[in-house]
Amino acid sequence: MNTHPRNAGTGLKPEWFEDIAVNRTASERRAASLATRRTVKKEYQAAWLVKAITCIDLTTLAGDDTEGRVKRLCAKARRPIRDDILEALGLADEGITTGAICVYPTMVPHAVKALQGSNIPVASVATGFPAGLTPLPQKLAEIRYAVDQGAREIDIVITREHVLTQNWKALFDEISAMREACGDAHMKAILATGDLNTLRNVYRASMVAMQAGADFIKTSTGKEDVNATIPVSLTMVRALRDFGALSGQIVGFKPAGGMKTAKDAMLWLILMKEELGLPWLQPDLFRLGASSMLADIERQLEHYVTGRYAASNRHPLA
Ligand SMILES: O=C[C@H](O)COP(=O)(O)O
Repeated sequence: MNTHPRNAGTGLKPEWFEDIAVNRTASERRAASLATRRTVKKEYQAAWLVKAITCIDLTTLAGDDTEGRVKRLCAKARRPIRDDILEALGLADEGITTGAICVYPTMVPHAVKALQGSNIPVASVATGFPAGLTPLPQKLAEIRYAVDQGAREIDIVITREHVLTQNWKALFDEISAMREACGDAHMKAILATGDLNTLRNVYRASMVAMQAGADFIKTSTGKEDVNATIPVSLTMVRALRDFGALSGQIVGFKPAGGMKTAKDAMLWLILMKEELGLPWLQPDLFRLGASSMLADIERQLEHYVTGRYAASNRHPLA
């Protein structure tokens, strides 16, 4: 996936985040202005939506997941846009796929099998997803299991208690151990920001995760009461930018959870472009974690091509 060096981490440096204040009102104002700053029309919008598809971690994380469901999802990842729409867009030969598939550890072998012959990576959640309250040795074993089964990306969850009690050393040590267990697999650190109470905590947890070597920071599991929001994402990308300036390391960003529409996708793409610039509009540095956003994007692309909206049951998956 990545074309640049991985984040090597920096060691724990509380001085980079302890005195930081995040102004919630200003973050909310900036978040609201993003939606109005840039309107992207017609062919540009279609191009941005195709870009969004290439950045989706197409996800299924349900208790009733089966090999059959994972196979269907993988087929959609290989061919996320219907052939006739793709042809009308002039993209038939571009090999458009989603950024990755994201599943539970026991579903990894099914996904690897279904994606054989493609270059679509399988991402696995691990470490007692979603609550992250299993003992550390079992969390690390779960990472190793998923990697052994062929996962090339691991989405870990942090222990929220370490953030809520400001125990940065415990948080750093935990994430560093997870990073080591990942080996060559890229690690996304899920902060579960809906559980962290303040934007200041979100900033601090982002910094610690990056200092511990996270290749991506990710907002949410999709299972918290509040998942990806723009003010939280803004706080995280600002931390990411500050970390880059202080360390020279490059880290990716993954909003996840509750994003369902093409409009959501556009909003997050605009956020990335405005805050971080074009390199963060590529799948090696940006992913949209979503189980049910692709259908609306495909529907909007069909509308662009035909001038009509299809019934949503014509785009039944994802
Ligand atoms: O990591 C991805 C999320 O779990 C997906 O959440 P969602 O089902 O709300 O799209």
